[in-house]
Amino acid sequence: MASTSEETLPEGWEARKSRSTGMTYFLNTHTKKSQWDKPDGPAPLVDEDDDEVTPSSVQCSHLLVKHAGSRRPSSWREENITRTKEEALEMLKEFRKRIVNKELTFEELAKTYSDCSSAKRGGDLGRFKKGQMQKPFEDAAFSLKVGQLSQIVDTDSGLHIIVRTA
Ligand SMILES: O=C(O)CN(Cc1ccccc1)C(=O)c1nc(-c2ccccc2)[nH]c1C(=O)O
Repeated sequence: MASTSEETLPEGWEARKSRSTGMTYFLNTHTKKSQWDKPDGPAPLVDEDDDEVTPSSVQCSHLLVKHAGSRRPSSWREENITRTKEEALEMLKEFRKRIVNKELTFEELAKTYSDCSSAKRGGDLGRFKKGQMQKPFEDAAFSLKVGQLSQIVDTDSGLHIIVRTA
């Protein structure tokens, strides 16, 4: 007997759970590519993005929310950051929702709430190549199309949302 989640998924898809955020994502069992959005049709046998080359560098902005487990739990906003990782996750989920709903811009939220020194630039990090950022951050940044907003990313610095700007 298939589980409920499998019954509601079209052919070729599997529901998986993100280790860092506990959020559900969907794996195309044919192309091994994963996506956050629930599929509404059978999994493609080939990946139409295959011909998109990976850029040598990207420009991104990010909003970092640090927590008590961050490698350096301190920032321009707060000398001693004591919030839990769960509280940081809930904050970022709310920020992401407001950006998606266009209630506030990424830049406005990053300027006010990001625990990174880039907050003063609306979160802008400039261009960077592979090998310069923490791996989870790099993987997320290089998987984004220009203008796309990441899901929540977990690094030693804290939790982030990232937007690719160029
Ligand atoms: O992780 C650490 O031990 C300390 N860091 C690294 C750091 C500290 C100052 C400036 C840039 C990076 C941070 O916590 C940190 N990481 C970032 C960061 C992480 C990923 C991508 C971009 C920036 N920003 C900060 C910051 O304070 O401003």
